[in-house]
Amino acid sequence: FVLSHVGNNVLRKQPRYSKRVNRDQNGTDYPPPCDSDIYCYGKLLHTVQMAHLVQDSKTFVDQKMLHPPDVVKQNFGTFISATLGHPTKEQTRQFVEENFGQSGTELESWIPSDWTESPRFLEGIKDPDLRQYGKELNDIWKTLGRKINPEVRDNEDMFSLIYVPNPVMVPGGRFTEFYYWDQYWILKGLLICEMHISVRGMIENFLHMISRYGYVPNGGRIYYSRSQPPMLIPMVKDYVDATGNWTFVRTHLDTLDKEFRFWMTNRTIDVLKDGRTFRFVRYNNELTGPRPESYREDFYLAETLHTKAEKDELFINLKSGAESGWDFSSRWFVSDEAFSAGNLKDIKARDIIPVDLNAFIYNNAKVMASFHRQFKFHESANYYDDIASEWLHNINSVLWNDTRGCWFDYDVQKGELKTEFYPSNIFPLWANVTIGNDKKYTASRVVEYLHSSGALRFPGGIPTSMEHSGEQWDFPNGWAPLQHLVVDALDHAGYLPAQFLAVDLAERWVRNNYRAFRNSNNTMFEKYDVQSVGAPGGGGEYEVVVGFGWSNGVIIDFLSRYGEFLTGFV
Ligand SMILES: OC[C@H]1O[C@H](O[C@H]2O[C@H](CO)[C@@H](O)[C@H](O)[C@H]2O)[C@H](O)[C@@H](O)[C@@H]1O
Repeated sequence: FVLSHVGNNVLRKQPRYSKRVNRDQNGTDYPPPCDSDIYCYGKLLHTVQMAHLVQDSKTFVDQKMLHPPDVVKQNFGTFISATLGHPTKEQTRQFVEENFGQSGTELESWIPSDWTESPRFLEGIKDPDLRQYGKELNDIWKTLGRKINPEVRDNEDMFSLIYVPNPVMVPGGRFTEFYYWDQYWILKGLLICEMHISVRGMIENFLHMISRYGYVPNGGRIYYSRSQPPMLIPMVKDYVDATGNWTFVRTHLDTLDKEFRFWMTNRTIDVLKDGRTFRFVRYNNELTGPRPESYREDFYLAETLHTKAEKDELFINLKSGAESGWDFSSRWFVSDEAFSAGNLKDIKARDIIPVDLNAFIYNNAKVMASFHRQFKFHESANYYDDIASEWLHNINSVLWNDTRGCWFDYDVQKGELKTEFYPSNIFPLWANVTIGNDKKYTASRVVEYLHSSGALRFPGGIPTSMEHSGEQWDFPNGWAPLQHLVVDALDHAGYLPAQFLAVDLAERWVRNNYRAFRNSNNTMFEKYDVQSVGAPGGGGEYEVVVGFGWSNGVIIDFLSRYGEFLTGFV
């Protein structure tokens, strides 16, 4: 097996990105987000998106074509000539209506065959109102399941939707397709609700994506040609922990190697500090043009810049920010004024070494080592262990600040840490990164840091940052995946004050979600306001979305973990 394609030598020979690559001031020609000159770039896309027919730019790029692409392009040519290159809004609307159908018809509702009415975790919830809440969350899975219509498989070029063989769980609302990192928390919820067959199918979809594209895309549309936080390997770990199905792991080990290799090949960067070189991963999507699903927003932002090189750099950074899953956040802003001050036009996502992504890679290397060792592939297991050791060393050498007692993102251009609060600062603890090989000591420093950061002051959970930027991944929003990784990190830290804090934070989050649910005719939101208890979050480039996959998964996990302690929820 293995060393033929994941061995040290092969991987180490892969090209590494340097911060100087493709920074040609005259403007390098970067490719567009995908090959489709209807959905990803070109005059048709520009004309329709800039006509502002609907509020949400994602609506158009999700619509299927009513005719084959060549016919649609021919019709567009005729339409542009007939309108002398300046169609009115109503003419453009008519062109769209004649050539594109409503979005959503390519997906059918799907009720998982392994869905059950009363999964066992409900029995462990003491509070009757919370138990009822858990039951209603389990019901919501039936509304988020989708099966892709075979017409997508048979006529792929007429859709932006990517065909996958097994049904999916969507986040909800405008997000009618699968999303990469969302699925980690969705699968946690499904496993607790005992839907093992469905989970296996959804993991297989992602493996299928890797075989086809070499990576798991941000979401299930052709315009999402970037990845998202690499959580597939932890998904497989959760699945095998729940089912003991090692045959599945053995069958797909090569594909998981490939997923790991994608990040090592395409997303690494060397950082020079005190005369030494440290290897890290970063988010970096070197494709130009506006994001098709937010075309108008990106286009207007770029209009404030002058040169092609500046615009390319902005477009790349916007897509790199989207790849982080934190789209968008002051976390990625770098301006000359002060740390994180500025706005979206100051986005420099690919110049930041993200502490969370590097913690995920460390964790993935450890999990991959354990998978390989399970099958006695000792050489390849050692290879992954070597990567894990390298990442442990680099994370602690460059990202740890001993005075503050935590890890931080690193700004490559300024050569310094970004010391603002973000929950992601503590994710190395989640990945079992320790300082001085002492887990308890590490946890105690992180707990002190959380207290001193001011992030524990809020009744509704941990804020995404302390910055009121108006972006959705900032104050006062709290997001389910961040609450979960913080709670999980503290819970398994082997240090009692951390475990108490974990229960406290989980309770705040459950209370916030529960109250909002009852206040809103039983709705789960994609994000919440942590300043109060019972209100959804806001900000960013689209209206708050309901559904909602990862919010459900995280509450189910917290109810299953702490259901015997949580009371007083009437
Ligand atoms: O359309 C704008 C952006 O929407 C997505 O991002 C947000 O929703 C995702 C699904 O819940 C979530 O994974 C992401 O963290 C959110 O910021 C999409 O992922 C972006 O790529 C897209 O530009």
